Amino acid sequence: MTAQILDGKSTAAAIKSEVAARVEALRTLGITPGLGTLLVGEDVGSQKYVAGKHRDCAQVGIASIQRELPDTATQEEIEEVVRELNENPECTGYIVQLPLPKGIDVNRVLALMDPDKDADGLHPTSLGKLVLGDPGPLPCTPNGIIELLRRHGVALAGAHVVVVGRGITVGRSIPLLLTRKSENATVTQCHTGTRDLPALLRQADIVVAAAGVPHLVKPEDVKPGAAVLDVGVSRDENGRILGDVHPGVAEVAGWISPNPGGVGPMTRALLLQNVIEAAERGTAG
Ligand SMILES: Nc1nc2c(c(=O)[nH]1)N[C@@H](CN(C=O)c1ccc(C(=O)N[C@@H](CCC(=O)O)C(=O)O)cc1)CN2
Repeated sequence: MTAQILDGKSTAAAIKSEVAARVEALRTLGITPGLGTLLVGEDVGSQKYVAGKHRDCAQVGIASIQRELPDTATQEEIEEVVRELNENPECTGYIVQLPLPKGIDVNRVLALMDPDKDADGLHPTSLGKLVLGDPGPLPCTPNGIIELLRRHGVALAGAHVVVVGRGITVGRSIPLLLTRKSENATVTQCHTGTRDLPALLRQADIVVAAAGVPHLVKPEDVKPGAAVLDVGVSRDENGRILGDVHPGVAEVAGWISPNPGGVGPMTRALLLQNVIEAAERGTAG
């Protein structure tokens, strides 16, 4: 078997054209949505991701507000920029690019953001709304994964999804999205304390690999025909991406997301959608 591709690039392109139409509609109301980003430090991956987000903004007509600090920035300096973005009327939604340098209290930074401008769905209020089932911005990567599956016709209802990882941007929240009534999946969450990961992976109809461990998911651990989403990003000595999924899995799985070209572009597209929805909410009532 050779897996069918869960094509993040073309799916993200489709979402971006939908977003562009919504930006145009907001313009007729005199509103120009603007995405703010705060990047702290010189991590090459984070720089690439932030650059990609602003490239996307230019494509769909969203204004860009970019803030950068060196990796020596203090908690207070970071929080000062967050306060400025909260007040900046040109910035209708923003993100703090993660990870932040060691020693910075990430939760304190996220909690300081104006929840009405949270474009990442990572503010405690947004995560609380997700738990309660209230509308609000959803975390971009989990939402992107669900959208990628939906737009390729991979059924979630009744599926057993095994999530590997418990990080703040994906693993922690994706079970909350997958177990909503609208998705109706059953989730097993695995992490470094899981006793027999291969045994659990072999039961999965869908695998979400978000551990950041190169080639953790091996062909012999995957049920034939399963859908496998490769979210983890490690880099080799030449800076090339090594995903969490061994390349041989493509011979066993029914569906596979390439990495790059799978979940990454979807994360960016769903971020744009969050920015537009925040701006649209601002026009309601
Ligand atoms: N504030 C946030 N920080 C981080 C998030 C997040 O959702 N919010 N997620 C990840 C990184 N991420 C988003 O910022 C992200 C990852 C990957 C891509 C992407 O487009 N990847 C390309 C490849 C790019 C390359 O060559 O390296 C692809 O997969 O095709 C975009 C965004 C951690 N931080």
